[in-house]
Order: sequence, then structure tokens, then C-alpha cells
Amino acid sequence: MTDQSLDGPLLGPAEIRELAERAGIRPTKTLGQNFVIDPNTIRRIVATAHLTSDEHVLEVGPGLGSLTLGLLAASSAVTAVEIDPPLAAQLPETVERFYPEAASRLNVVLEDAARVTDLPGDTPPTALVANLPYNVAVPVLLHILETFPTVRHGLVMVQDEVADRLAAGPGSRVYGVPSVKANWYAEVSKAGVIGKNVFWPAPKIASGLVRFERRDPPVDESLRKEVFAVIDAAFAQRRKTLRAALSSWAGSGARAEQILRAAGIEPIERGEKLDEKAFARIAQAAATVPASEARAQQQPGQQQKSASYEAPAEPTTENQA
Ligand SMILES: C[S@@+](CC[C@H](N)C(=O)[O-])C[C@H]1O[C@@H](n2cnc3c(N)ncnc32)[C@H](O)[C@@H]1O
Repeated sequence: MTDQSLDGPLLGPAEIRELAERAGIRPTKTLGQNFVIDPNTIRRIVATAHLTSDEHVLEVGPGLGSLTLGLLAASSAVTAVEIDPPLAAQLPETVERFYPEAASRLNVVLEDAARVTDLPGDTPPTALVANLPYNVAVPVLLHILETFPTVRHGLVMVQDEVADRLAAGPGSRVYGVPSVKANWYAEVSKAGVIGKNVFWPAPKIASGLVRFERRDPPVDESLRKEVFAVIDAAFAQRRKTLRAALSSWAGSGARAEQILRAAGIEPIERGEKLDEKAFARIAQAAATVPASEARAQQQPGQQQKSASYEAPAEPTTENQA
């Protein structure tokens, strides 16, 4: 673990409880409100995020401000998007009280981070650093990566099993939709585990840190929706062969097979073995196989054949988070 000392002040358990009382809130599970009460954890998150002092950081879910203070000490500006009105309203006061010299570098947006599209500030955000609300962590992360292409890198804290899923590669038992879609945008890696006791209230399971570095998508961005539709279809029935899993998406099993062959992929392969580049090839190949042609080539009874392509089931995690 790398560490660095932060110049700014950080909040401990007593301050966090007092701030919750002042805001008149009781942490709720629905909004994933587990607040970090340990300054060393904040130091670790900020150090692992590899921020430079000129960065504009986007923070999702600032809560009572523990991480916000650390981010203000390590960057030039922070935009914090919070869904809970009392928390959003109190954050500027908290920064004014504990770190007044940084107050002018903070913007707070009261909004659902899974929908936000416009941010205030003179410059666009360059990094995302967040202790994400656990129940919406993956959709929020994907939305931010899609909506703010200026976000080049970041570090997010999520449930440990979601961290494993995001960082998983093809063939892993936990590889799934979050892994492939996150990899469309960025190189993703796991950067550590955080115990339960650094939070108030303590969650039931440990958390994981996930780092990402944006990279160019495997094919043109304009194809993303189509590629994501293939990924969704392939993992909706992850125990089936791709020919069977993609038959509805393609319009028929025969067309799915033609598309897969055109993409250089065996129709009996399963989606969990493919990386984002292979899914991109499938979406590209679909444009070259007209629906009517595939239907014309399909022999009577061929539809039922898909069952014979069914691969033997393997133990797998169905929950895609
Ligand atoms: C795990 S807490 C993190 C709080 C703080 N950053 C910390 O580390 O102590 C998640 C925060 O996200 C907020 N939140 C939940 N859903 C949200 C959403 N859809 N958009 C923005 N904020 C959300 C919660 O109100 C809460 O403040």
C-alpha cells in the first residue's frame, strides 16, 4: 500500500457522528450510507487514486464529507454529486468549518449520479474518486464513464465482490456484464480490500478498491449500444452457447451462427470466454449479415437444433450486480 500525508484536515468518528446529527439524518441502507470514519482509509484511497494537484475530481456520494476533504487536499477542484438533500446542503458548511481555505474549490450538485449530465465548474472533471453507494455502484460507474469522457482515470470503493467482478477477465467465474462493459471504457484493476470497521455504520461485507485508466474503445464509440446489446444477450443466458444465447438478438439461431462465424468465433463458445474486443467483432459482423439472407438459408427444423449446442453447465455466479 502506498501512502502519502495529506495537508488538509480529515474527519474522525466523533466528527462524523456529530455531522450526521447536525444534518438530522440516520444512515439508510437504501442510499448505501456507510460513512468512512477512519482518516487512514481516506489517506489510502486518495494515495491510491494517483491524483495530480491540477485535477478536477468528480466525487459521487460525498455524504458527510470524509473523502471530500481528502480530495480537496490532493486536487485543484472537487465536484460532489449527492442525492440526499440534507447531506448536499450541509457539505459546503462542513468544508467551510474544517477546511475554509478549500471552500471555494468545491461545487455540490444535488442529483442522482446515475442521471447527472451537466456539471458546474470552469473545467470538466478529469478523475472520478468515490466511495460509491453499493446498490447502484455499477450503473453509476458506467454512467459516469459514458457521460464524462474527460474523466481519464479514477478509483472507486465498492462491495468487495463487485470489485472482483469489475476487475475479472474472460474465463473467470465472476466475469460478467459489469466486467466487459467497464473494460469497454477503461483498463480496470483491483487495488485492495477495505475492512468493515472503518465505516459507520459498519456494512456486513468488506469493500474493495477498483482503479481504472481510460483507454480507446475496441471499435468506434458509435457502435457501443449495439455491442452492449450483444453483451447483455450473451450473459442473460450465460450457460448457453453463444449461438443459442444470441438467437433472439440476431432474429434466429441460424443468423446468430452466421454472425459468429463472420466474427471468427465458434458458435458453441460461451460469452464468458470472450473479451470486449470479441463482443465488438460480433456487433460489427451483424451489420454484414442481413436478416432475410439468414432466414432463407435456415433449413426446416434448424431452430430446435440450438438445444444440441447447449454446453454443459458449470457452477457460476448468476448475480451480475
Ligand atoms: C457509501 S456512502 C459514502 C459517503 C462518503 N463519501 C464517505 O465515504 O463517507 C454513499 C453516499 O452516496 C449517496 N448516494 C446514494 N445514492 C446516490 C445516487 N444515486 N447519486 C448520488 N449520491 C448517492 C448517499 O447518500 C451517501 O452519501
